[in-house]
Amino acid sequence: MKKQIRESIIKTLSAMHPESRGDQQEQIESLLIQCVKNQPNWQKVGITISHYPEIETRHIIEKLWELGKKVVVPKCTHKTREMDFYEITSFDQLENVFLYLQEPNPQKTTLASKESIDALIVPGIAFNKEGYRIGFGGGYYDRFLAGFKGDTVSLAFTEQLRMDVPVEKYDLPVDMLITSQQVISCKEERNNENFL
Ligand SMILES: Nc1nc2c(c(=O)[nH]1)N(C=O)[C@@H](CNc1ccc(C(=O)N[C@@H](CCC(=O)O)C(=O)O)cc1)CN2
Ligand SMILES: Nc1ncnc2c1ncn2[C@@H]1O[C@H](COP(=O)(O)OP(=O)(O)OP(=O)(O)O)[C@@H](O)[C@H]1O
Repeated sequence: MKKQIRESIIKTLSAMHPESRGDQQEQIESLLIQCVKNQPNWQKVGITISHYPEIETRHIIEKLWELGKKVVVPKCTHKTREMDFYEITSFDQLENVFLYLQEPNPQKTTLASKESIDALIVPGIAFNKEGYRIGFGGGYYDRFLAGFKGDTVSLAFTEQLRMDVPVEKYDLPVDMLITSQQVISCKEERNNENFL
């Protein structure tokens, strides 16, 4: 089920018209930046380095730097499926690792503790309004979110919103979802409609 939704959305995202993609990207960025400006307590923000067809994050990272925010990005440990976040101040501190992933070079960056991260932008392939998500299937974020106390936000093209995201044992929802059209408070959505 998750695998099928994953594959179908990746296909849809790859087939998006560049213009619609560009428009949505711009709207999502501007809603996110507005949010960041309204959250002075978000001093340290965790975010991934995107890979097409994900929402582009490099421009977002530059804007975060401009706003004086600290930007931390994850490095994965394949064996334990855990992530550590390192602060980057330049894209030169990244290195290519396996698959498509760009990760911080630990020799050029500083480790940030989980407790020090104020907000996390959580990647994903499909989301529902309640904030439940399907990721790439590594379980990295589900593991990291267990015990994470900061705020969580996901960014989604409208093509990534689905009613039928299955919720499994370890799945943890995000607090907020930003699409090209709106900022959704997932917490409120979960309280509404007798969502269990
Ligand atoms: N841009 C970006 N970076 C990200 C994520 C993301 O979704 N997007 N992640 C979000 O979590 C983490 C990495 N997620 C990963 C998920 C799976 C595998 C992986 O190794 N998967 C399979 C091989 C691929 C396959 O199944 O076809 C494997 O386990 O061998 C690696 C990293 C951290 N960085
Ligand atoms: N907190 C956890 N502890 C142990 N196993 C976990 C935990 N979270 C997820 N898993 C396991 O990891 C695997 C992948 O999980 P899942 O399919 O939910 O990943 P995903 O949400 O698509 O990916 P990601 O979280 O990396 O974005 C599953 O087998 C799941 O049971």
